[in-house]
Amino acid sequence: MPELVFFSGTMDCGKSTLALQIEHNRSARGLQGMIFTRDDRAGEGKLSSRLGLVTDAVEVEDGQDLYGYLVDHLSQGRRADYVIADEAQFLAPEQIDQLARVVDDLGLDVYAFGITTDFRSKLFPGSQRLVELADRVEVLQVEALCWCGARATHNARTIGGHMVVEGAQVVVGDVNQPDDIGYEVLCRRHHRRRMTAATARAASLSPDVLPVSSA
Ligand SMILES: Nc1ncnc2c1ncn2[C@@H]1O[C@H](COP(=O)(O)OP(=O)(O)O)[C@@H](O)[C@H]1O
Ligand SMILES: Cc1cn([C@H]2C[C@H](O)[C@@H](COP(=O)(O)O)O2)c(=O)[nH]c1=O
Repeated sequence: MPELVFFSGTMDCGKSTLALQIEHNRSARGLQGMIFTRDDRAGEGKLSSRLGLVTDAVEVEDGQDLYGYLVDHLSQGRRADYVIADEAQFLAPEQIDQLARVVDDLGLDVYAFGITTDFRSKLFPGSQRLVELADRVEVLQVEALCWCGARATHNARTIGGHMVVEGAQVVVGDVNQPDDIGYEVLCRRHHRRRMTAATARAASLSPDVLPVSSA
């Protein structure tokens, strides 16, 4: 039975790497994938992983009908044996419904990859729809870690290393951007306390928390 699978995890846990591996394994057996993405850091029409691999993809536009796109593609006599959708959190809920229809009416497997929640730990609308519709939600096995060593479950947006909670839901960016706007993955405890690696380091150096000298 074809399936809609949502591979989910924090930023930097290997989602795009897995998408590229699925693509590689299937294309090595002569299958042809339709790869969708939106707002990848590597630029328009790219699906990229931090491990350095990159492949071409169809850049999804606002309002684009993904089911219609595949029907047109197939009716031109072109092939698509399965579908990959990376950065799926950026897709509109209607586009997720269209991907579900691709599974049900065209009989293709659809593998969607994305983060579930934003920097305020609120669901992205596209991810919410994926959780609602997917046959399976798979949490990636490679754990991204919080600075404290616990499993990272939340995405923080940072400016100069400090966690912010105001701003637009979508700001394309990367982890390890200490001087700029960036992201850091945290455990829930430290996300709630807005404690990033930089804030924790500063706190541990603060005279307030240094042991009181007996001299
Ligand atoms: N220099 C490196 N050496 C080994 N693994 C790395 C390196 N840089 C990144 N990675 C791995 O790549 C993962 C990020 O992969 P990526 O597919 O870009 O993540 P995602 O799509 O989930 O944001 C990291 O979790 C880490 O395991
Ligand atoms: C938390 C959060 C993330 N984003 C952006 C930042 C990146 O461009 C992508 C996630 O990509 P990754 O391959 O999973 O690292 O999402 C955002 O726009 N808003 C957010 O709140």
